[in-house]
Amino acid sequence: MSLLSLKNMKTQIGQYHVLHDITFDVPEGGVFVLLGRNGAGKTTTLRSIMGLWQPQPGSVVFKGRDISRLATADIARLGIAYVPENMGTFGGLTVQENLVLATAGGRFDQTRLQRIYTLFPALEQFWTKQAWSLSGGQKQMLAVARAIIEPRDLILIDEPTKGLAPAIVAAMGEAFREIAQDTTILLVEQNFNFARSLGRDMAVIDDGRVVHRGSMADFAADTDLQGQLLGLSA
Ligand SMILES: Nc1ncnc2c1ncn2[C@@H]1O[C@H](COP(=O)(O)OP(=O)(O)OP(=O)(O)O)[C@@H](O)[C@H]1O
Repeated sequence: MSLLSLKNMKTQIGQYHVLHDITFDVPEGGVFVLLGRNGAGKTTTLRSIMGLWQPQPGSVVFKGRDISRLATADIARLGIAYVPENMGTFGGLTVQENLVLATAGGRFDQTRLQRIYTLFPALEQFWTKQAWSLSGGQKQMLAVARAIIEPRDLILIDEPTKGLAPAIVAAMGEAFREIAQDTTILLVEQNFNFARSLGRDMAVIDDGRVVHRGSMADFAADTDLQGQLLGLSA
């Protein structure tokens, strides 16, 4: 059974039909990558899974249960975290306060906290600094840390490498590889090299529809298909 299964998901925002037919399965474990050109509908797909847009009709099945009519807080409680493109951190709060707010009961599980320090040493170093004063990469690390401060089965991450320097992107990749050992990641990414280095399975969205699904290894080997679906040149 897949961890997450989207079937014929359609989402309308106001008068706009943004998603027309989103159908794909995310298996448990590893990194699943969602690719597509700008405006294809990737962010809307993540927001629809999270209940921030209500998809209708179609189904969103998570661990065997249809979550497409649940409120966002209930979806989060079932074990899905969302790291939006704008990261969703609180600039006026410290690193510590940002993380406390992301815990379920206001207390840290020390084992999880240690893991976060190991993954992202900068967060321990800047523990008492306000989030606005962090670099772009450190803010992204804080956003991901908020998502894993409680046990999760699935994390939705939207374009985490946007605007980051290559060394930070590499560190982020290492962290994701480690996180994906016990948490499935659904990653939206424009940086194809980053996506290719992490992804096991993938799908491409175009104009609100899934136009390709398969293994990342096969897609990475097919430069014609990449050109056709993403406009990438060999
Ligand atoms: N709140 C909104 N109101 C109206 N249209 C929207 C809204 N949010 C997104 N859209 C439209 O839906 C389409 C898909 O947007 P979405 O952000 O999901 O694409 P994306 O694939 O994530 O693109 P990008 O890579 O540029 O972030 C776009 O045409 C966008 O203009």
